[in-house]
Amino acid sequence: MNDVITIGDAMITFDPSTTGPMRHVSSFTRKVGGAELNVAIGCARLGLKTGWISRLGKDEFGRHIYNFTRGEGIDVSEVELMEGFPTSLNFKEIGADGSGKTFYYRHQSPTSTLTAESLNEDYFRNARLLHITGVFPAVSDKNIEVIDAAISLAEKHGVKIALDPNIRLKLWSEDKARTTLLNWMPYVDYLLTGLDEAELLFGTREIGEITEHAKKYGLSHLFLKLGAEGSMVWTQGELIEKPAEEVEMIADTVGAGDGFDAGVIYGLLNDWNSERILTFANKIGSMVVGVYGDNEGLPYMDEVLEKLGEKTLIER
Ligand SMILES: O=C(O)C(=O)C[C@H](O)[C@H](O)COP(=O)(O)O
Repeated sequence: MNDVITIGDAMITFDPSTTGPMRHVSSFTRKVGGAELNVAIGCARLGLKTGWISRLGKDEFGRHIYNFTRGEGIDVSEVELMEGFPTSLNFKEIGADGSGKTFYYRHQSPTSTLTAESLNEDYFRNARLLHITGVFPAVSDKNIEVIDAAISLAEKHGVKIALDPNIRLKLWSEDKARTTLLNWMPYVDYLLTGLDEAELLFGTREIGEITEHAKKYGLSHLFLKLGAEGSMVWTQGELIEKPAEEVEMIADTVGAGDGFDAGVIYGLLNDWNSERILTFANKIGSMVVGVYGDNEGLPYMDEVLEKLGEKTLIER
C-alpha cells in the first residue's frame, strides 16, 4: 500500500557551477530532477510510502535516476527502462537572486512509451492519493491519455487526486494547458497552484473569483502558493492565509513549489488542520530554496520540526 503515487518524466538536471547566462557556464553538476519525482522525494523524506510511475531511457542516465529514486526509498516497481529513448535532460540557469531558467532536452522522452493500458490497476487500488502535474502531459500528447486513464482508475478506487498545474510554456501552449487541465478539474480534490497559473486557468488573479471557480469545480481544497507572500488555502467556504516562513538564504528557488506540495500532501493525509498544513508547507518551501538543486533541499521530518522550533536536534 502506498500513501502517494505519482506519474512523471524525470530528467538528468545539470546545475550550473556559476550564476548568470547559461551560454557562459562551462561546467555543470549532474543531478536529478522532474516535478513529480521531486514531490515523490519530498513525500518519502517526510515518511510517506511513495510510488512513482515512469519510463526512463535504458542508458547510463536512466540507470542513475532509477538507482537514485530507489535510494530515496521510493517504490520503483512501475518504472521501466526503455531501449531507444534517451533519458530526458535539463540544463539549468540560476540567477544571482536564485531564480531559475530551464533548458529542456526531453522531446523524445521515454515516458512517451508509457501507455494508458500499461497502468497497473492494483497500484491505484492500493494508494491513498494520486499526485499529477501539468508537466507530464505537456511532454507528449499521448501522456494526456495516460493521465485520463490514471484519473479514471483513481476515481474507481476512491483515491484522492492532487493537481499542481506546473505550467511549462516551453512544453505546450497556454490554450492546450488550459483545456487539458480544466478537463481534469472536476475530478481534482486538491488544487495546488501559483497565482500566475490560476490566472492562466481561470482568467483572473482576484482571490474571490478564483475561489468561485474552486467551488464550481467542486474542489475540496484550493492551495495558493504566493512565494514571498506565503500561501493560502480555501476549503469549505473558508479562506485561511499564512505569511511566508523566514528564509535563511536563497541559493536556488527551483523546487520550492514541489516542496510545498509534499508538505501539503503530508498534512492532508494526516488530517491536519489548515493552519498547520500551511505553516508546515511554507517552512518546507523556505528550506528548499537554501540549497542548490531541485530536490536536494527537501527536508526530512526531523529537520522541519527543528526549524519550526518543535524539536531539538543534537548536531555534535
Ligand atoms: O519537471 C520539470 O519540468 C521541471 O522544471 C523540474 C523542476 O525541478 C520542477 O518543476 C520545480 O518546480 P517548482 O517547485 O515549481 O520550482
